[in-house]
Amino acid sequence: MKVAVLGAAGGIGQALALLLKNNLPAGSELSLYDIAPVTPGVAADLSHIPTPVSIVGFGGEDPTPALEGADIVLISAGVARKPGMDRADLFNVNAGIVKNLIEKVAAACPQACVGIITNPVNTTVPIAAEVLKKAGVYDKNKLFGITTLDVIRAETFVAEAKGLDVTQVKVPVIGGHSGVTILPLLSQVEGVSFSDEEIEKLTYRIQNAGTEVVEAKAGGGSATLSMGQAACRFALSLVKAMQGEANVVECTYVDGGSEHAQFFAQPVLLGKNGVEEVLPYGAVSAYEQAAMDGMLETLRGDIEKGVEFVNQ
Ligand SMILES: NC(=O)C1=CN([C@@H]2O[C@H](COP(=O)(O)OP(=O)(O)OC[C@H]3O[C@@H](n4cnc5c(N)ncnc54)[C@H](O)[C@@H]3O)[C@@H](O)[C@H]2O)C=CC1
Ligand SMILES: O=C([O-])CC(=O)C(=O)O
Repeated sequence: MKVAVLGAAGGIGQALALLLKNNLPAGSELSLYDIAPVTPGVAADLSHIPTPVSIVGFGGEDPTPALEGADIVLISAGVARKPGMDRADLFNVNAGIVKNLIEKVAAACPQACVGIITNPVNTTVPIAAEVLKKAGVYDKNKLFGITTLDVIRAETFVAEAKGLDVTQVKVPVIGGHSGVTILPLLSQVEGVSFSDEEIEKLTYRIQNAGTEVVEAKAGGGSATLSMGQAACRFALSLVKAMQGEANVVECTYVDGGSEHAQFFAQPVLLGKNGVEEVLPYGAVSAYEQAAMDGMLETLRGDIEKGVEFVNQ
C-alpha cells in the first residue's frame, strides 16, 4: 500500500507523516511531497525511525514522482487560518492549489483514493470532483473530505463533560466542515443524556473548536497536531478497509447521494475500493433537525462555489 501526503512539510503534513511512519502496516510505502525544499529532509529525518514502512520525500513544483503508484493520496497543502478569518477566507489561495494538485493526481494515479484536508473542505472537495470529472477519471467512491477532526473533538468534549471513558465514546458528526455545517449528533451518544443547555454548549464548542485553536495559537496557524491524529485515524481506517477488513466505518464528506446536498458528511462503510456503502445517519432530535435545516443553504452555497470555480 502506497500512501502519498501532499503538503507534507507543513504543520499537519509533518505530524501526519510521523504518525503514518509509526502506524502503517508493515511493507507500506510513504511518499511525501511539498513545494518546500525541506521535504526530502523531512523524509530523511523520518526514515531513521525503525519501523517497517519505507519513506521518500520530494520538493519543488511537480508532485508527480510522489504520486506514481499511490493507492491513497492525502492533501493538506495550502494556507491555514489566522485569527479573524473564517475557513471560507482561505478559498482564494487554496482553491487553486487543490485544483493544480488534483490535476496531477488525475494524470499520475487516477485510481487512488483521495482524502482532502485543505480548507475550506466544503468547497475544496467539490473542486477536486470537478477536476477529476474533467479529466474523465472521477470515481465518487474514491474522494473524501476528511472531517475526522470534528469527530475526535466531539468524542473528547463529550467524555470530558460527562466523565466518560473517552476511548468508548462514539459521536457521529454529519454535514460539512465549517461553523454551522458541522452537526454533531449528540442524541445518538450511547448511555448518557444531556440537558438542553449541555447540548447547546457542546454543539457550539464542537462547531467552533477550530477557532478555539486558531485564537490560542495567536497568529501561528490552526490545528495541526490533532488534525495529524485525525487524518491518521481516517487513513488507517481506509488502509484496513482497502486491505479487506470488514465493518470499517468513518464519518466523512462524500458525494454519496444525500438528499440534502451533493456532498455531505455522514457515516460511510469503507471497503476495498473506497466507499462501500453510504450509511444512513439515523434518527435525529428536534434540535438537530432544526440545526440541519438552518445549515443546508450554507453548505449548498459552499459546494456551488467549488463547482463554479472549476467550470467558470
Ligand atoms: N480538514 C480539517 O479538519 C482541517 C484542515 N486544515 C487545513 O489544512 C491546511 C494545511 O494546514 P497546515 O498544515 O496547518 O498549514 P501549513 O502552512 O503548516 O502547511 C501547509 C503546507 O502546504 C505547502 N504548500 C503550499 N502550497 C503548496 C503546493 N502548491 N503544493 C504542495 N505543497 C504546498 C506549504 O509549503 C506548507 O508546507 C489548511 O488549509 C488548513 O486550513 C487544518 C486543520 C483541520
Ligand atoms: O479551523 C481551522 O481553520 C482549521 C480547521 O479546519 C479545524 O481546526 O477544524
